[in-house]
Amino acid sequence: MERYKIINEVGNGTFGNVWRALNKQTGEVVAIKKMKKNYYSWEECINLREVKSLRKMNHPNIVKLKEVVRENDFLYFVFEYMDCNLYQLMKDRAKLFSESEVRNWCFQVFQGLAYIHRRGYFHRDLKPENLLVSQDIIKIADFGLAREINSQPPFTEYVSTRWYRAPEILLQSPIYGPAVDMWAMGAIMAELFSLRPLFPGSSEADEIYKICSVIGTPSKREWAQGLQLASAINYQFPQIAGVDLALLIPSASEDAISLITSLCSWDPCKRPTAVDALQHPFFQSCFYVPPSLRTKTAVAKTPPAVMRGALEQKCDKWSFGSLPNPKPSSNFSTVTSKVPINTVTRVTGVQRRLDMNYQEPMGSDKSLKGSVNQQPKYRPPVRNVPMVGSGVTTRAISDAAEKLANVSIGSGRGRPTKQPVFKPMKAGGWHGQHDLFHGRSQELLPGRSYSRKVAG
Ligand SMILES: Nc1ncnc2c1ncn2[C@@H]1O[C@H](COP(=O)(O)OP(=O)(O)OP(=O)(O)O)[C@@H](O)[C@H]1O
Repeated sequence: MERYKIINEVGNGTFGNVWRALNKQTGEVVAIKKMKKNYYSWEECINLREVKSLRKMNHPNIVKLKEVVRENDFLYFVFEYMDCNLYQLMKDRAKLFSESEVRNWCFQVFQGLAYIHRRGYFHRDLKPENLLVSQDIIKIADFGLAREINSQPPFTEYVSTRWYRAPEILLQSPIYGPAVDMWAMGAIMAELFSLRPLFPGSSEADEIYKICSVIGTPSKREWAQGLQLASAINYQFPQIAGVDLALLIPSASEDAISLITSLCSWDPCKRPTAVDALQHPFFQSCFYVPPSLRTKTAVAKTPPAVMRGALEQKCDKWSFGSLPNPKPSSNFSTVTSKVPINTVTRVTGVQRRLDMNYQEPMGSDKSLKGSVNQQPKYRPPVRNVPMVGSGVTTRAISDAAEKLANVSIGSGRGRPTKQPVFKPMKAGGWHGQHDLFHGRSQELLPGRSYSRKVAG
């Protein structure tokens, strides 16, 4: 790591501290994330979700992981540097963002998500802190919780940050998928318009309460499976009518409200995919969705047998398995070029480094050593807004059912007395694997009635 000169700290997440640094050889400014946990073997490092998923991603709206270095039992990720995160942009703002600013950011994030989902991953911890911005460009960061779509459920070892956590996760569904990212995007989009979180729950039970207060209690017709999930954990939804989103977010246009409403559908099957979202009228003025992405919307794969059964979701538009071949189809109208893959590992004394300049093709779980291959390179659509593109948190949800079951919330009962403040708050995340959890304390932001550290 002596090749880098540290400039200043830019972030302190649950898993690592992030610094702005200068590559002394190239003059390039980078972001270095030093993981808080020690890593005693290289194998441990390359098996990390953040490494396994990010090394397969090459998209303008996903933060680029440049290299991974293990030195003196510490693990460092070197990323391209981004100016700030979306939460930082929102927190001190008095003036609302314009609709076109929100549209341009969301369009880029959906492009990144369409790419991630199509490559067989979902992020699982989208929140404003994990969306990094440099000028007009926004990129998805922090793939610590990213999950392969075709990995075997049940997914119990972690969940996303509470305020952006999808109801199926809150209700302990052992099966969930990319639709959780779409829920999070609905909440983030609403927050971008109003500069306040849409569902700022102070506990898991309060989170569901907050959701019901906004979108109304789900009926059997709306989300039969959700009612089953709730009854499986002895949870009773509070009976609330919900509110008119247009009144709650008066600065958003009808199209924006329509998109937020469909993203924040109780039933994951009713949420649009990222590709669907890109084609929503809200993005009418955004020019281009690659045809290959558009056609993939209709692709339905049979979920693995383990995903069927009691909790079967007839959710054809969501592909539960990774697509066998990520190669863009020939009707991909932007030019695709091939880049050589040359993932390199090397040992230099105490240092072992994984260079990320080249990536291995999706779906390959080959050893990192000396793999040489070719991969179609993603080219962004031609549009007048530059596009670019990463984060994740975890928590064991072992006691959540108990918590929810014990907190029966009827209207007016159990509701926190504090009202949400009309200011953005910093969301924290749960990192339930205790060996990874470093006990960041609750941070109470001055003058705000809620902590944005929303563990639990
Ligand atoms: N590439 C980058 N460029 C600039 N800042 C970054 C970059 N990556 C991360 N940061 C900053 O550091 C913060 C923490 O990074 P990150 O989310 O990766 O860490 P973490 O430990 O996984 O956090 P979390 O608690 O959200 O899980 C981000 O919110 C962001 O402000």
